[in-house]
Amino acid sequence: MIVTIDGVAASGKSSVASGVARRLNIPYVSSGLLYRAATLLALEAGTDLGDAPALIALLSGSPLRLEPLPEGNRIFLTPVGEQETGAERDLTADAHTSAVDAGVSALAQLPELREWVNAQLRALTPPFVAEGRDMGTAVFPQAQAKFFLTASPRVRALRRVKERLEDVAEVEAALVARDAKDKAQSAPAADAQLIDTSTLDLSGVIAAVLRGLHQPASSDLS
Ligand SMILES: Nc1ncnc2c1ncn2[C@@H]1O[C@H](COP(=O)(O)OP(=O)(O)O)[C@@H](O)[C@H]1O
Ligand SMILES: Nc1ccn([C@@H]2O[C@H](COP(=O)(O)OP(=O)(O)O)[C@@H](O)[C@H]2O)c(=O)n1
Repeated sequence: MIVTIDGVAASGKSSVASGVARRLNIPYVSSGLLYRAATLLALEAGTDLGDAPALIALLSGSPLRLEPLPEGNRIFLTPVGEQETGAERDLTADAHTSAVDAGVSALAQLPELREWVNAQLRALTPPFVAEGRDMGTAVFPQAQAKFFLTASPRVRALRRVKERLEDVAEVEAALVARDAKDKAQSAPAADAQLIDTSTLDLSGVIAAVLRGLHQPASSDLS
């Protein structure tokens, strides 16, 4: 079984995917973490975020390993020269900075980079919950159940500043700007169930998704 949870930035995708995955006792997969890790490596290497051949060359020499645990995804890099020792660097925290937020959409609009991410996702063995922007459309159109989460920009910004001590108005503006840059890959699947999470708490959204696993597609669960 594949369940997809797509949605706008900070709408609750990873928290909801984790909660649903734990209830179903299956892993969840954060596609955004692959885009984020690629962006982090490019920023650290000084590689242009619009230069697809240079980015693919960088990533080919930087083996990444996504750990899709139900309680939270982590991503690891085997640094150059450490292939023998197996020593890995955990990139997860560094992949969630404002610098990565600001750069990731440029890299994510490159078809070559989307194919690099999608090939890794399609190689995973079901069952799992996959979350991102285009899980129910481009990557897993065959998924058994699809959800699309939204929430107002202010609600999303207020949630995010609880994780990172930043200014609410600035965070809101950055989220709206990132939604605009991600628009091309962020259309809900025609058979996705839409959930507006603005007035729901996390357990309410998870319950709505679990109910929706048994609903016909395209119903509004909010
Ligand atoms: N329905 C909700 N009510 C309150 N807080 C939520 C809700 N959904 C998510 N959150 C919180 O909002 C923040 C962003 O959620 P996250 O799952 O990281 O979103 P996304 O993966 O879409 O970026 C997290 O701190 C999370 O705990
Ligand atoms: N399936 C996906 C997932 C992420 N992304 C890109 O990766 C970025 C980070 O995704 P994310 O899901 O970690 O971001 P948040 O919504 O958690 O802030 C997005 O802003 C998109 O640019 C994408 O293009 N397609």
